[in-house]
Amino acid sequence: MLRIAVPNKGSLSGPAGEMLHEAGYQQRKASKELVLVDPDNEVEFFYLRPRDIAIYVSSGRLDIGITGRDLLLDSGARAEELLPLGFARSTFHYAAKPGTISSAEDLSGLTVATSYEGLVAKHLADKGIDASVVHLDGAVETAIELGVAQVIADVVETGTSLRNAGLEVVGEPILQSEAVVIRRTGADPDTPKVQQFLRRLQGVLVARSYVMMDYDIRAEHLEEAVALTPGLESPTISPLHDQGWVAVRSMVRTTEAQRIMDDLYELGARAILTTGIHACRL
Ligand SMILES: Nc1ncnc2c1ncn2[C@@H]1O[C@H](COP(=O)(O)OP(=O)(O)OP(=O)(O)O)[C@@H](O)[C@H]1O
Ligand SMILES: O=P(O)(O)OC[C@H]1O[C@H](OP(=O)(O)OP(=O)(O)O)[C@H](O)[C@@H]1O
Ligand SMILES: [Mg+2]
Repeated sequence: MLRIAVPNKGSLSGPAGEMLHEAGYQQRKASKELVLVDPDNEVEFFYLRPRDIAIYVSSGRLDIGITGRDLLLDSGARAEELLPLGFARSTFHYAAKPGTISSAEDLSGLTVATSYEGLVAKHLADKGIDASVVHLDGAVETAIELGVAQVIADVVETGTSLRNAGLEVVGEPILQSEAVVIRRTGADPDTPKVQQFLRRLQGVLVARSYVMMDYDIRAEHLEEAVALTPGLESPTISPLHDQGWVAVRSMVRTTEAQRIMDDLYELGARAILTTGIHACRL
């Protein structure tokens, strides 16, 4: 049985469960379930606090886990990224009252409040900045108003929380984060069960970001059309009963599909269709 750590709460939990479900795994029905065995797929899911996942995985008790890159680095655990998953995207920033600080170098002698003490302490040490760090569990934006710190370091997504607290980001981002699959540093990279798990998730990522496009085009315009829809490997070309026409089938990025359909139409393509991809293995 492959033993997998999954976030049980917070921003990572819902999207991680959805992705695993799309990849064909059973998922828990109630948010209080802590362990779920999926015998058909020979995996066991452990629903753990996102912050603890890297620690469990680094201990070797669990084979792999889903967590945030920022949480992985903050933990300092001996675990490494295998696959970025594209959700819970955020940026980690210093922030302060407007006009007080203009760069990370100005933090010297100040106090930084954060839930990511490990990450911040390392960033300050790497830059040779001598600042104090105070750990808070959450809602750190309020720490400046209440006088606990002059600066915070926190996750920023839309920036709404910072704006509402009358704060602005300071300096360059410390880190770009997203959900990632992790395993213990130095674990065997070729375990077939782990490879199969990663292929399934990669299949979900591709299915989410590509559509299948079909169209008919006169043979003399085929090369120009194929240049617009080169596909991942190479498009499938089939003859049509009507002499001089061919049918083309190719995967295109969902975000580019409408523009490509416009360009194909201009080129003389007709019966241009896109269909969603439910699942795939590349
Ligand atoms: N508003 C957000 N948008 C995108 N990602 C976020 C957001 N808030 C937190 N994250 C990401 O979620 C992970 C944090 O997990 P955590 O469970 O602490 O999330 P949370 O939503 O802050 O939960 P909690 O309710 O415990 O504060 C990190 O990887 C972080 O970058
Ligand atoms: O830029 P935004 O879109 O506003 O998102 C960022 C906010 O979201 C998270 O807070 P959360 O709701 O998890 O509360 P917490 O601070 O208590 O963790 C994070 O800690 C920021 O406060
Ligand atoms: Mg939070």
